[in-house]
Amino acid sequence: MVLFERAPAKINLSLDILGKRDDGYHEVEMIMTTIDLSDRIELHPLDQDRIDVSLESRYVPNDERNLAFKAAQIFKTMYNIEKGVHIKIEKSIPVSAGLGGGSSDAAAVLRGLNRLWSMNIPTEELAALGAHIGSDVPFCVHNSTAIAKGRGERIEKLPSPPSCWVILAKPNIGVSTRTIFQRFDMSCITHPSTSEIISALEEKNFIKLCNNLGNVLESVTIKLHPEVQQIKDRMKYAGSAGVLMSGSGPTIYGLVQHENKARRIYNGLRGFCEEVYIVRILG
Ligand SMILES: C[C@@](CO)(OP(=O)(O)O)[C@H](O)COP(=O)(O)OP(=O)(O)OC[C@H]1O[C@@H](n2ccc(N)nc2=O)[C@H](O)[C@@H]1O
Ligand SMILES: Nc1ncnc2c1ncn2[C@@H]1O[C@H](COP(=O)(O)OP(=O)(O)O)[C@@H](O)[C@H]1O
Repeated sequence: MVLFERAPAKINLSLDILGKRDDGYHEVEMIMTTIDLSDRIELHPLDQDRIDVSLESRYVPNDERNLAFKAAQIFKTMYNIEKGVHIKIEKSIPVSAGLGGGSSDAAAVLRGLNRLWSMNIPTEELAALGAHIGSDVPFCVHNSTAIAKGRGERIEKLPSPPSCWVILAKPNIGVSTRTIFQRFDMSCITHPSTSEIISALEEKNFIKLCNNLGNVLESVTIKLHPEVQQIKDRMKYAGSAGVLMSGSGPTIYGLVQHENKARRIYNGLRGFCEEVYIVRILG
């Protein structure tokens, strides 16, 4: 039996940093939601006890460094499973973009192996296992709209955003999450209003949501890559109601309510930026 799992990308509606921790990570508070831009994961059972990964990407390794491989390895070790699997990954989510593609692939493997090997492990337990792979994996295991706390692994679900369109524009650069966190300076920070975003979600208030989007890593990434600011300006000028960088970047997204407007912004940005997408929120 071959099993399929969808691995959707996420965007940050907010990203706040509350402090630096002794373990080198940052204490964060961030609201994320899932969007309709997904990698496709196929899980093929193998007769031998081993993990194979195959994918076509210049930017992603197909060995034990792949987060999908790590997910299968940790799943097998944790539950003493002496079976093998071939993981085929079809990547659609841009890599090192701030959209959590690798984390989502890992989360999809955890969900998929749970089904493939009929383990019936509760989602909470899978999410806790995912935290050993990366800070964003627990969110991706749940695949919803949520606030993530701690280093990102403590998840509390929130209502999904009001129905809207998302235009994504990724400049032709990859950003290292680690580098951006390292360059972040706690002394010059304007915290986003997390509570206002939560109430906007509860009220399904699109304008309030757009007015309160905020990401403290945005200025760090823009300082390193000024073209991110140019894309942000274009996205705003074209008429997006809310504009923000997702995660550590460099992808900028814009939110709009109506499809016609979304298509106009998408077409306008395509002349300016190589990788542009138009998607809906799944959250
Ligand atoms: C910034 C965010 C926001 O969603 O996403 P991306 O930009 O990667 O999409 C995440 O926190 C990224 O999570 P993830 O990509 O899983 O990061 P990890 O592998 O756990 O950590 C990579 C590196 O980032 C730094 N890091 C990460 C999370 C955190 N709370 N504090 C940190 O300082 C650490 O230096 C760590 O070594
Ligand atoms: N399955 C995977 N998909 C994408 N990137 C992966 C994967 N496995 C490992 N990586 C590595 O993880 C790093 C971050 O990739 P990605 O998850 O796309 O970034 P981001 O979280 O910023 O969106 C890259 O260096 C990439 O090579």
